[in-house]
This record gives sequence, structure tokens and C-alpha cells, in this order.
Amino acid sequence: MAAADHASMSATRSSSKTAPPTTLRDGFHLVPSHPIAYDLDQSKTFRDITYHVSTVDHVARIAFDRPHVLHAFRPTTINEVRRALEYAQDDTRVSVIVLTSNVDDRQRTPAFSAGGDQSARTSVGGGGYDDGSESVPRLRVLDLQVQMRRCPKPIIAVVRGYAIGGGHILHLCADLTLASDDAVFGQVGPRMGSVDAGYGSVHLARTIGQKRARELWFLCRYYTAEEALRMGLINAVFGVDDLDGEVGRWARRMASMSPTALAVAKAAINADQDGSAGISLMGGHITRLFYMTDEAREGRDAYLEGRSPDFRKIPQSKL
Ligand SMILES: CC(C)(COP(=O)(O)OP(=O)(O)OC[C@H]1O[C@@H](n2cnc3c(N)ncnc32)[C@H](O)[C@@H]1OP(=O)(O)O)[C@@H](O)C(=O)NCCC(=O)NCCSC(=O)CCC(=O)c1ccccc1C(=O)O
Repeated sequence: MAAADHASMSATRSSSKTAPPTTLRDGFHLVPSHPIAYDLDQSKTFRDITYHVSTVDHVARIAFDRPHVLHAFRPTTINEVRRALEYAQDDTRVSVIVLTSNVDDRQRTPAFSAGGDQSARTSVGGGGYDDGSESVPRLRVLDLQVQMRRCPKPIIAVVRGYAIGGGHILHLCADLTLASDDAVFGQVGPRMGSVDAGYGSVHLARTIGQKRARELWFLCRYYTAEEALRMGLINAVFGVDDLDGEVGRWARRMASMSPTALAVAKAAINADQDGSAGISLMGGHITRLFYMTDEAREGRDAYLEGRSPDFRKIPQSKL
């Protein structure tokens, strides 16, 4: 843990005995708020995204890199994000994942993502997305959404400018969303022949409420970052110049926490909505932790040694 992060955690421990209660005791204000310095991971090659890691702050950064179409995605883009997410999930140096876009607002309108790339929709074969990278035309964006929810590490969507359509749903599927004050959010499917009947509908309704979710889909209006914040669609709004620093603060804070506690909290929050698949993920976490107990090891050893297990020699169940 970096020294300044350590200071913030220490602040939560230093006893005052008589001071009045204050939220400052959480130490959050002491977490450094300078932008994260990332290194490009040279070993990973991508066309539509960039992938960076900060080994100092334990953060991976996955960024859409298609500014000419406002970071709209095609099959290649989604497959690359899925691959990068897998790298970040398996990298023990990484505790937190940032999903964002490479914005240069002097050259292009800022955007997180304008959703599915409409120029990649074929005019033959049913109008699905096809950039030649899949044997049958398809966009595995629903698989990406599921992968984001099953990833045990927290994912922060960092939104500059437009988050529209399928791009909007990707920020929704992230665990947290931090936005700049120039961000704009909305669905457009019913206006242009598309709909997300999965997380884009049900998770949206759980997140912002039934009436608001219907409004987003039925009216296809766009909302400012402040409006999105008020409806609980995002976690915080910052000025453009402060965004990267605040992302640094939030990511560093999460990276200083117990990874297992965060993974269990994420799985539990998702399980409520993800049915058997959500419970199965929680069950997987429990089994992995169980494997590390003397009790589970006794079962394994007994099998390998060709004897009956003696669970009695281990004091008791941990539950
Ligand atoms: C976002 C805008 C309102 C911004 O407008 P403006 O600032 O005026 O910029 P433009 O000049 O329009 O755009 C600049 C440049 O980018 C190109 N572009 C923008 N968006 C897209 C796009 N989605 N696809 C392709 N190209 C795009 C635009 O053509 C310009 O190019 P030039 O060459 O410079 O002219 C505005 O851009 C806008 O409305 N964009 C379209 C938004 C949209 O319709 N998005 C698609 C929504 S549908 C979707 O995302 C579904 C896909 C999906 O994820 C999904 C989810 C769940 C289940 C199933 C699926 C599925 O498989 O379909």
C-alpha cells in the first residue's frame, strides 16, 4: 500500500475518545487525488482499445479507442475488452479495473461510447453486427456485461461525454460510475431498431426505479450528469479537470481494501438479481475459500492416501 493510502487507513484507527462524531474519520479525504500513472502493457496488442496497468496503484485501465465513431463498438472491440478484462482479473497486481475511453476533446466530441457501431451492421444476413472477426455475425456485448458482473474485482466506469445505447449499458453494468460534468446519458434503441432486454432493462430498473427506467427506454431522452446523479444512475460528478484525480482517489481507496471482502460484497449485491447464476458465483467463492481449510484438505489427503477422512480431528465447522 502506498504511504499516503496508509495514512488514510491509519486515520480510521487513531482514537480521539472525546471528539464529536465526524465523517472525516473515514480518512477518505486523505487518499491522494492525483491521476494514476499507467504503463502501457506492451505484451498485449489491441486494435480498438488500449490496455494499461499501474503497478503502483494496482489499477488496470481498459479504454475504448475509436474516437472517429465516438467510441462506438464493433465485434472486435467487444472481444478485445473481454480479453483485457480477463487479463486484469487474473493479474494479481491489479485490484481495481477502470473502463473508460481515450478522449481528446480538442479533436473530437468527448464520448465514453455511442453504443453499437451502426456501420458494422450488415445489410445482408439479418442486419446483425459483422466486422469479419466472427464466423457468424454477432456482437458479444451481453457476454461482456455478464463477464463484468462476474469479475471479482471492482470495475469503475469513467465517463466523459456521451454514454449512449449499448455504451450506456456498459457503464450501468460497471460497479461504480464516475462522470465529468459534460457527460450525457441515454438509451436510443427504440428510435433506431434495437433494445437490450437483459441488464439494460432489468438492472436499469433496479438501479433507478421502475418509472425512471421506463422513461429512459420509452422516451429515449438524454440526461445530464447532474440528472443522472440525482436518479442514482451514477456515483459522482466532477469537473473535467478534476475527474482523473478523483478516479485516482476512488481507485486507490478501493485498492487498499480487502480484495476478498470486496469480491464477496459484489457477488452478494449481484446475486439478488442474478438468480441461480448469482448464487452459483457466491457458491464458487465459498468453495474456493473452503478448499483452503484444514477440513477440505483432510478430505483431499484422505482420498489421495487411500484412507477414510477423519474430520473429527479438526475441531469444528467454521460456520
Ligand atoms: C451520440 C450522438 C448524439 C452525438 O452526436 P454528434 O456530437 O453530432 O456527433 P456525430 O457527428 O453524430 O458523430 C460523430 C461521428 O461518429 C459517428 N458515430 C456516432 N455514433 C455512432 C454509432 N453508434 N455507430 C457508428 N458511427 C457513429 C458519426 O457517424 C460521425 O461520423 P462522421 O464520419 O464524422 O460523420 C450521435 O453520434 C448519435 O446519435 N450516435 C448514434 C447513437 C446510436 O444510435 N447508437 C447505437 C445504439 S444501439 C446499441 O448500442 C445496441 C448494441 C448493443 O449494445 C446491444 C445491447 C443489448 C442487446 C443487444 C445489443 C445488440 O447486439 O444490438
